[in-house]
Amino acid sequence: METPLATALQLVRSAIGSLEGAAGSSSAGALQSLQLAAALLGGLDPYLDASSSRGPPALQALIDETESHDWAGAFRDKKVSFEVTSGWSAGNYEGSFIALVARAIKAKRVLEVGMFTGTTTLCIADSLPKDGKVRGLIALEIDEYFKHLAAPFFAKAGVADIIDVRVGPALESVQAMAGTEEPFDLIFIDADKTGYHDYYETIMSSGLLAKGGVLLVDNTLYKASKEQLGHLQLNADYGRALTAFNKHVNDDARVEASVLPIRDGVTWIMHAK
Ligand SMILES: C[S@@+](CC[C@H](N)C(=O)[O-])C[C@H]1O[C@@H](n2cnc3c(N)ncnc32)[C@H](O)[C@@H]1O
Repeated sequence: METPLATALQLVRSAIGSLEGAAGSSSAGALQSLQLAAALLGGLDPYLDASSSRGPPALQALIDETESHDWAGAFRDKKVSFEVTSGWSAGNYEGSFIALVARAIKAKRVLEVGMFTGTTTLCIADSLPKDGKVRGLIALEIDEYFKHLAAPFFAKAGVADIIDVRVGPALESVQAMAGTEEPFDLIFIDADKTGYHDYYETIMSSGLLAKGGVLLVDNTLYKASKEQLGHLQLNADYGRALTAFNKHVNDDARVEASVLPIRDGVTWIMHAK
């Protein structure tokens, strides 16, 4: 998992490694403090995950498949466009949070930008009302491979009929929706980070986010690294894009927003009152 906590844990473990090699009683106290900090940092995400609702059984099967899949082989065989890791999945904790948001606002129409293996897609779809009224989730994804991988798990969870996976560059799909699709109650942006600005602007300027709707944006802490900590970021372009994106949203009088420290950061955005 690549989160601010994981990055801090890596730093603390590295300091522990240095101190373990050093002799002397003054380093013993520092070492013990760092070991406690490492236990705290290392235990938090698994605890949050274990303490949050688990979703339908098919979700755990999909999470297991995501974790054990041969991603290196899929990339080598050119089945996926990126060097994927299982950490790309928002996982159970964040997925269950987003599903609860959908339930709390009684979302009927949902858009996800960047689906990957569909763990969050499945969580949200499972939370949509089953009262026979129009409901559904459109998930945008550039790689067809993920659509095929997710399909049996969506079917097992009984939500395949309400999930519409659209394969292709997500910005083109979002632009095509502007003016043709009804507004969405919940939108989750989680695709290429350098594209966030354009996804956001297209959505906000086209009325795709319903009045009272919620726009959630993932990875907005991006390892909690400001630009000066760029060497800790896996992708400096993503770090710069997300720093600029956060400022853009914060300066935007059309919306109110709050950055939540869930995993790698989730920004909650709504139209201004
Ligand atoms: C971080 S993963 C999404 C994780 C997923 N939302 C979840 O909650 O588990 C990002 C996904 O966006 C997809 N993606 C990247 N660039 C894209 C683009 N331009 N258009 C559509 N999908 C894209 C990637 O293939 C990847 O599957």
